[in-house]
Amino acid sequence: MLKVNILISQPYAVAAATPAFTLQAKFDLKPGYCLGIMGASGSGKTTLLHSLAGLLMPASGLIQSHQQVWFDTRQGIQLPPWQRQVGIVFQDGRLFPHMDVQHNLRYGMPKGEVAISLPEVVEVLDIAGLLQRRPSQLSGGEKQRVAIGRALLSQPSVLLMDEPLSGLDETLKQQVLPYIRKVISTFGLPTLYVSHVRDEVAEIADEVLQLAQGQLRQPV
Ligand SMILES: Nc1ncnc2c1ncn2[C@@H]1O[C@H](COP(=O)(O)OP(=O)(O)OP(=O)(O)O)[C@@H](O)[C@H]1O
Repeated sequence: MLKVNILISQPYAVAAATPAFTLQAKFDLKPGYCLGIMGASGSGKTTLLHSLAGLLMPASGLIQSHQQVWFDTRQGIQLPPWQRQVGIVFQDGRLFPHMDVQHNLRYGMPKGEVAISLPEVVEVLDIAGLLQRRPSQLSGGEKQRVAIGRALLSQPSVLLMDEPLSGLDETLKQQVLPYIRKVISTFGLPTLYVSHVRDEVAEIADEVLQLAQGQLRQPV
């Protein structure tokens, strides 16, 4: 379970007269539950994900994953990114170009016993035939499946997806979508899926909220 109740206030404004960017977010994510957040460009989707991942510090509030407090202004807790078990999938995959798929998958995987194993991830994402290839030898959709696999193998307690399909054409999107659904149901992670494409979020998420004017609301 991920509990989020934060106020983000970033001094992004360039001109002194413009107010800082502010965003309020309050939601709980249960295991295996996918919350979709859609919002126009600049509405703060990436800012929200960065706050959860520990790349950006909210002004106030609480972020708690299971019993572990990641951020709490009252207690003065702010865990750095590497102490938060967050699996992030970015728009562009961000695979290491000099490593084959197998090594990309193993990157960030802890040694010893793991809850999410390499064979299971390879099977769920159907990437057994790709393990010896380099990212340059993969299609966009295959790259994203590997990127999702790599995020899972870091053994996250939460999965964050930042427009993971936006670099793909419609055909590839439709090919990758079922894998994302399968990943959420198989591994049962609380998942936050953000995108500016309404239909895409609606197809994946159990619930969709809209981010606008710094607030999360029911979509109109
Ligand atoms: N490093 C930065 N410097 C200045 N302004 C920033 C910076 N990062 C974000 N912003 C501003 O903060 C607001 C939220 O940006 P954010 O990138 O979170 O939106 P987004 O919804 O993810 O947009 P997109 O869909 O285009 O990626 C925007 O007004 C943006 O211009």
